[in-house]
Amino acid sequence: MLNNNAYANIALNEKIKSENLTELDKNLVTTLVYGTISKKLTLDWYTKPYVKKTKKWVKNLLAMTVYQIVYMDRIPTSAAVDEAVKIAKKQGDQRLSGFVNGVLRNFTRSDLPSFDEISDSTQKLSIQYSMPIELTKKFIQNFGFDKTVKIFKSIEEPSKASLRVNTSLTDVTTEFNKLAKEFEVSLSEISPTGIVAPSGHFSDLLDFNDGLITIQDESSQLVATVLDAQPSDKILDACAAPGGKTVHIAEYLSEKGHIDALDLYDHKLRLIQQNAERLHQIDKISLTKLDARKAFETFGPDHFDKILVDAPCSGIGLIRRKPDIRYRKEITDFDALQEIQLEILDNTCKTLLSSGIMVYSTCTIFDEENYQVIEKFLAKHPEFEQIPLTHERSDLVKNGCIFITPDAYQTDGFFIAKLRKK
Ligand SMILES: C[S@@+](CC[C@H](N)C(=O)[O-])C[C@H]1O[C@@H](n2cnc3c(N)ncnc32)[C@H](O)[C@@H]1O
Repeated sequence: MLNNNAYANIALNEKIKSENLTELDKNLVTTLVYGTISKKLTLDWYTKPYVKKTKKWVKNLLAMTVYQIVYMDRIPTSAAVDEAVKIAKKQGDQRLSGFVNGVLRNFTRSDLPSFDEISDSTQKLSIQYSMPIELTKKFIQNFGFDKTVKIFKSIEEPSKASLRVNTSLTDVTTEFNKLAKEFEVSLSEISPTGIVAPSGHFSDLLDFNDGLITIQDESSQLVATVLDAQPSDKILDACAAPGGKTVHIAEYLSEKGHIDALDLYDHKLRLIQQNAERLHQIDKISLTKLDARKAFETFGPDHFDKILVDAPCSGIGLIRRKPDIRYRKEITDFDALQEIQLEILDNTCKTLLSSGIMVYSTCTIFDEENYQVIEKFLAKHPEFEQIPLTHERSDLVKNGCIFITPDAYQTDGFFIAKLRKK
């Protein structure tokens, strides 16, 4: 991940599958990987005084070991250091294993340095919360210093497990009562279809297999509510994979309603199919491999009652669950992201019936991909107007849009805007 830009969840799952590990070891390796990744800049800062220049794998090994020493209570320091030395030896380099041993011994003999030693406040935030400096500056520019600190702190909290109930097959109370027998569950504060728990492997449950419940973040569950699908609506889900929102919307349709779900890749369309089959919604969904920017050429004018553009975005709102996102260079190319987002809206909007509804959503929290996109779209398309959104939690509504930062309800960061063709 750190060397080859691999996605943490995919690379880790593949590795875990290829090894014969006990459940305990699977959990340990997952904690080590996610912990080290989410704290990498802090960990490198801790060892910096003892390391001038070294190979990447040595730096990563040191970071993983220091993670255990500083952040994990149940691994004795001596065990963490011994393992690191063994790993270095296994790499076949005696000199480097001595170096690893030396650095770690020096580190453990000294007091843990305080972040207050860093005089520049932006630099301090960047190191303390392991957020690349450019991204830290971006957060401060967008939210101000204090709100940035709140967001960074909340990102360090463990993610909740978040479920959505398939209300076309069961109801929230029934599922809640069943789950409460086994887990410490509570109702979502923001989504009427949501149930949350501090943790838990819900995908192993029978009700998950049977499609009565699914795993979906609470904030993302609000999209289908905002779209407000009516039973016989014809709907375009322009960027649909893996289909979390497609299946949710389908649950509100009768057999007269229909969703055209698009995505760029076959393997991603298969994920929508699997989700839709499990939740018993596949009959209402057509899957098409298509660039959403070609929707008009394919479907023509006045085709859909409703359109969802759940746009490709930087995904910064997901940082708590996907800590590796922060190091990806491509996520800070906001101009390129905004261009694609506008192109998708520009093209798909032409397929909407008059008085039709278009919902634009992202799992990011920077203005360039959210409010600016809506502003620019409306400036170019006077035939559209914004429909101001409301929510019983009024702090979720900003300038007529749903806007959730990860610190507000410990959910993913999210943005939703609703537009109508006049
Ligand atoms: C934010 S994700 C969608 C999540 C999905 N709506 C859900 O709820 O599960 C964005 C998706 O857009 C797809 N995508 C990116 N560019 C696209 C394009 N030009 N046309 C269609 N899909 C695109 C990506 O492959 C990705 O699966």
